[in-house]
Amino acid sequence: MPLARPHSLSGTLTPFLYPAISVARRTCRPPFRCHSTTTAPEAHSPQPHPSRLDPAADDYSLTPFADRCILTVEAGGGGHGCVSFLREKYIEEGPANGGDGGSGGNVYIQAVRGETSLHKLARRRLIKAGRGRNGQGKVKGGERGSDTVITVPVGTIVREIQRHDAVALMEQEYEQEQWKRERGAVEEEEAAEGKASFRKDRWLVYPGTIPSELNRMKFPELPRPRRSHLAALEPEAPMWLDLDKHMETPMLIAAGAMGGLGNTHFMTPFNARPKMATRGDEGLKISLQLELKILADLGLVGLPNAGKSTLLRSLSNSRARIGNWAFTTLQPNVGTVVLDNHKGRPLVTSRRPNGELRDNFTIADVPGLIEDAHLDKGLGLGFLRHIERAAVLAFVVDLAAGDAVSALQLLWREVSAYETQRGQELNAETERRMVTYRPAGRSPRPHPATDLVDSPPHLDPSPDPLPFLTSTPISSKPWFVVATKADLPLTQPNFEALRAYLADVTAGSLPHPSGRKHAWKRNVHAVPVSAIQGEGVHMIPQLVMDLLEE
Ligand SMILES: Nc1nc2c(ncn2[C@@H]2O[C@H](COP(=O)(O)OP(=O)(O)OP(=O)(O)O)[C@@H](O)[C@H]2O)c(=O)[nH]1
Ligand SMILES: [Mg+2]
Repeated sequence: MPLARPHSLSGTLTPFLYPAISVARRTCRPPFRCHSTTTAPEAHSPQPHPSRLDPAADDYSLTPFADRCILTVEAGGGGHGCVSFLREKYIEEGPANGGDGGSGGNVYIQAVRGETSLHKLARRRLIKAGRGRNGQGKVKGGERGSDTVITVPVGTIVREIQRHDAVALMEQEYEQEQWKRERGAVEEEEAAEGKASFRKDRWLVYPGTIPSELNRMKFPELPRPRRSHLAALEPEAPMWLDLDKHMETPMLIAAGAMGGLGNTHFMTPFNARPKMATRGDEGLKISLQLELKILADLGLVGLPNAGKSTLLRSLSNSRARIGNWAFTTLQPNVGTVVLDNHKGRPLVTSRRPNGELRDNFTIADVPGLIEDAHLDKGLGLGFLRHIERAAVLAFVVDLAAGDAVSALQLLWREVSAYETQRGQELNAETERRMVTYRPAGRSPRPHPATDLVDSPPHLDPSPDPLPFLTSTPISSKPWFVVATKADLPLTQPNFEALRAYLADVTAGSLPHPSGRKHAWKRNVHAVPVSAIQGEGVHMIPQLVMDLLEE
């Protein structure tokens, strides 16, 4: 059932806006119950208490927040194989019975709804899964290493920076060895030396083996390096994950390494008591860059001190900090507006793109933008990426702080410059991923024969085209303007000018403030509000719902 609007939106666009606000205050009970994601719902007062909207400078709640971090994840190494022999009554020198080492633990990643920040991961830096336990006598295999799950907020982008895959290097070495062997080179070498070499990094020998004995021992050919079957489930390298949905089950990013082989594997008809076992493999190590882009439905964009945080407080139960100075807000705040009739029944039958019934929407309040924010002035650039992901944008302009139209144009200039910059970054990133990156192991390997001769490095494009990095251009998102501080005197002419400007933009007689051709300008609304008194803000939820359906 569509929501009966408390006041039609066209009502807010009449020339008598300011009287309309005070009428709304007396007669209208907004049907939206508001509560934030972090605090308990307040008593169901239709209008928030004014003191909540004009709090003391120290009346706020601040949670630790980080939206970027670099992390190294390491899958568990394998346990070593065991060198042991059967020893029983009357069997003094029994055959080999050393068990294999356990495989290492896996590293998983999971995006969950409750998380809001990456600060905990930023502090950890290195996340390791458990190492497999060593094998034991009586053919007992070692225990598996424990798995690790990294939980991140929904909206996190994971990029691979570097990877160290010891098994891939071993595979490469093994293939080269095989190739040499086929050509008889190794046999000649071995014949000359009389034995296969002992490699400390690959073999374990019976404790107490003295060096002279070690020199006499003949080591078998090194077994082919193995990978866990789970490795097939790892994402294609170089990893680039966009975790924009809540995940019910974790996703594997690094499978644990295999354990070493016990000495039973090296028994031959001529040698039932081999004195060697292999060491467990080293776990896969990947350096990742995590970046959180808040996935809010509505993003607030405004100059410092425009009243964004007050607006967020008036719409939700957020306790964002408010102060009469620039840069009060230093980190993004997210509030949730719940749309129901106080009994849990939805008043708006709006659906999310995935078909879920929408009973709330989220608002992200980010630090204010200043002129040249796209050149990293102020705090703007770091936080512009949060609004990049919002479905709808609300440009918050202060009617009491000079010409509202110029303020709006300045904001759009910054947003548009950021959009251009992002477009260039995406192109460069795509190019880099298409051509140069070839991590060891996961991409098709060159033939060992060609590797031996000095061949130029392989920079040919990878055979499977990598998915393009996409992001909806900011200028094509639906937007509207919230004109705040409408309670202050002499702000009405400023609002009239803003409304006339937006009407011209919608009609096409004036260009879109971003200067872009295909920018969204279907029906740009301007909503006058006095957030500090909670007046006029009840128009916003309905407008947002309409725009979310665009
Ligand atoms: N009169 C009046 N004052 C308001 C209104 N909205 C906000 N203010 C005041 O404007 C000042 C700035 O408000 P904030 O909500 O902190 O502004 P902001 O845009 O979040 O500022 P930054 O976080 O610094 O970017 C505060 O002193 C508020 O009390 C309003 O509707 N009317
Ligand atoms: Mg603020």
